[in-house]
Amino acid sequence: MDVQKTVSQLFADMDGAIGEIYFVACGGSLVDMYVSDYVVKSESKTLVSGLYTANEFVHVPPAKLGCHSVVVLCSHSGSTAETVEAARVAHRAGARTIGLTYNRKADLLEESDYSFIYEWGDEKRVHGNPMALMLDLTVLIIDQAEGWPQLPAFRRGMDIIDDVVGKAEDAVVPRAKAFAERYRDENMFYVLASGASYGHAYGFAICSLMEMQWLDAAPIHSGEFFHGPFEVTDRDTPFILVMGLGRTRELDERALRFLNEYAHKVEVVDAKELGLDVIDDSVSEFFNPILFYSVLSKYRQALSTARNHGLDVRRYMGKVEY
Ligand SMILES: O=P(O)(O)OC[C@H]1O[C@](O)(CO)[C@@H](O)[C@@H]1O
Repeated sequence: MDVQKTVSQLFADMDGAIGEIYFVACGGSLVDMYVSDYVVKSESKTLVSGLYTANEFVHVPPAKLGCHSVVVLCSHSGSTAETVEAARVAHRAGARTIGLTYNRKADLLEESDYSFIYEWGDEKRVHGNPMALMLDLTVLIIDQAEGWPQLPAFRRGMDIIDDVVGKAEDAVVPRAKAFAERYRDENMFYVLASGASYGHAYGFAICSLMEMQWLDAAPIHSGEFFHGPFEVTDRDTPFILVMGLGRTRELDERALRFLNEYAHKVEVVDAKELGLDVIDDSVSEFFNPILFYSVLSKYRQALSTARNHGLDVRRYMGKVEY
């Protein structure tokens, strides 16, 4: 389904009265929504936004959930039970649901008023991936609700993001290999980021390192680092600092200054150095996570190869009751 057409249809169906947008999913699909929630919170003067792991939305739906709410749900498999149940909760409250999935036969589609079956697998063509689709959808909703002056710059960014990501991916392949060789025997990683990129610190920790490599990991917001977590810093503890462009870059730079002084094992993944700064400053921060997803995928692949631990190996998921 076409994003612009969906947004126009949504506004027509809701008589333009959209008050809230909720983003609801689990795991990697939730990570993909982080930037959209961030955009609504940082850009919209009229819309309220919420980001929920699906089971929490089911058990504690927002008090405002109702006929002025749009609930965006994403499930790669399309059948994660709590995400499908969250869509039912949204419907029962009178909200409109937008479902995104890779699976044409997804259960989620039955509970979606509007749906997108997205492409997957080609990390160099990020346009059609769920994160970019939801971001596009979100900025168009903001623009239609109240006007968003940065929309032309955002569109220009979307036009060149595939190229930026492709070059960045090629640039990090040797670095990712060197990282994997150096850190293959480590058991614990802290992953730092801020702003629109924080979702990928969370995602890299919980999905790439914990789920796919069975390694201990924790995400830390670069701003929060100085309010507790930095006390663990020493020369033996590995940190991955995901440095974005935009308004919160200063937070990441502060973390870098500290780590350069007191840590020894620090891997920096910097959007600026990877070429994202060709996108207009007014919108580049919203593209950080799109770049980081593809670039960090190279890191996890390299680690998987160096550790001889396949990315798809699971102990519990799909094997036991939970
Ligand atoms: O996107 P889906 O298919 O709903 O799956 C969510 C699941 O997928 C993962 O993101 C990745 O396997 C898990 O963390 C989570 O349980």
